[in-house]
Amino acid sequence: MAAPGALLVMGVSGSGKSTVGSLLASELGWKFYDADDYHPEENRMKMEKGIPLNDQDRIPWLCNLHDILLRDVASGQHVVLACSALKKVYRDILIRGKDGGPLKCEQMRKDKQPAEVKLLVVYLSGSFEVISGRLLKRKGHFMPPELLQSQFDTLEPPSDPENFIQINVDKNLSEIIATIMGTKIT
Ligand SMILES: Nc1ncnc2c1ncn2[C@@H]1O[C@H](COP(=O)(O)OP(=O)(O)O)[C@@H](O)[C@H]1O
Ligand SMILES: O=C(O)[C@H](O)[C@@H](O)[C@H](O)[C@H](O)COP(=O)(O)O
Repeated sequence: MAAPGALLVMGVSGSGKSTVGSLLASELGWKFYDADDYHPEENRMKMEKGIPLNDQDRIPWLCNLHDILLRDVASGQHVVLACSALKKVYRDILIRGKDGGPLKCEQMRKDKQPAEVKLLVVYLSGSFEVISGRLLKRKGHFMPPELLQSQFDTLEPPSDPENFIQINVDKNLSEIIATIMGTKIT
């Protein structure tokens, strides 16, 4: 596997993206971004009210995250991003931005260089039961556990030819981090 410039830790709400992503970033000495911190206020309010986001809500948010990743990686800064990235098309936006149309990402192709981020996807998979159990115990977070079913309904797990590894969230955190660190990422 070619060394990536960025790692995406993805999965449904409560799968452990923020926890695993921040531990991994510390371990690697890479910069950490939590995509939750980049949701516009409208998106957060929608989720707080128990309404799932749709493509229109997510696409500008993902474009912004793509621009951030690309800027960092182009300057030699390696990055870990924790982001739900539930659908293949969302992961494609994180890698390539969104060409054309009104939602076009801003940064692109000043000097006609391909505006792609070399990304390794770490997919945290787990059962509804295990993950909902963790969400019900999690305190002080805006995401209501009732939205978990819609996250599973939307989820398109990564598959070939995506550059990904899959890790089951039944493992404890040290095992998860060790498994990822055992992959050729640097
Ligand atoms: N592998 C794990 N084993 C046990 N608990 C975990 C594990 N990963 C995450 N958690 C716990 O599950 C909850 C959800 O994790 P979090 O990182 O907030 O998920 P996400 O960012 O995907 O919503 C947190 O309370 C976290 O401490
Ligand atoms: O695409 C989405 O619907 C959101 O990004 C969602 O997947 C994310 O889970 C929330 O931002 C809640 O945050 P947690 O993932 O930390 O629960």
